[in-house]
Amino acid sequence: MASVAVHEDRSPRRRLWRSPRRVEEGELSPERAARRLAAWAEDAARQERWLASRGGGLEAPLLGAGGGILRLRDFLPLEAAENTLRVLEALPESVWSLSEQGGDANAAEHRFWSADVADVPQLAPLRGVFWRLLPTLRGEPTLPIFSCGRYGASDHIGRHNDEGDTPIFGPGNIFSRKVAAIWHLTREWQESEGGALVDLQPEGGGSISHVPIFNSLVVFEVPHWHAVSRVTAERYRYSIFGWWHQKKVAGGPG
Ligand SMILES: O=C(O)CCC(=O)C(=O)O
Ligand SMILES: [Fe+2]
Repeated sequence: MASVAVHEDRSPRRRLWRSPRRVEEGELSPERAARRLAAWAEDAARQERWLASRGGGLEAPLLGAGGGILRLRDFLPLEAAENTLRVLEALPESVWSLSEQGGDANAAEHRFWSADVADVPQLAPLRGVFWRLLPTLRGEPTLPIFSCGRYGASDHIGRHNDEGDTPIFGPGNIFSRKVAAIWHLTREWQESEGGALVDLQPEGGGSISHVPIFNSLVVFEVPHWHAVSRVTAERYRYSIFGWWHQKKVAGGPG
């Protein structure tokens, strides 16, 4: 192949030939993303190395935060975040269910789309990852239950503190939410697009808006007052969100 014409030839075909790596990334199929995510999540030794490189699990930073909201940037390996986002973007509409509530004494006003991670086989590997992040809290085992989140135009959550009990394996077996986490997964989200996570209980009072940052984890102990401001963008804001639960002791605190 003569080299002279390379700079002049702007045909798409020539550009494909010149940068195969970029083309490959642009065309990452959701199936391939899911396979890569599984390969990473199933490699326990690799995950332990990655956890150790970030100073261990979440318990120590949580206990150090004294009930405040923590934001951990570059939370999982970049590739894991990209693969998860690719899977979320490609989920069929039928997987998403609309959660909508006008607001009453029991629940904050809200509207957004969610899907249980357990119902999305491509994301099943993440369950082990979340479990490894916080297997116990204050000496008691935890049960992580996570969902996929999708907020479209005007979606939001009003003021709430995440407190909640869930019966698991029967009504006598109640688990309470103890630690909340939101893994934000939309690229280059701007303040002007709305959808901020608003901390309504920051140290020193007032409120602090956190614009979602791709591949950052927001984590805090429950209860903590917060909200999600209305999305104004015409694109979806994606996340993986949920809670580590602990078994509720009869007659004990929530
Ligand atoms: O998506 C977020 O930033 C927060 C979500 C939230 O507060 C919730 O699902 O309870
Ligand atoms: Fe919340």
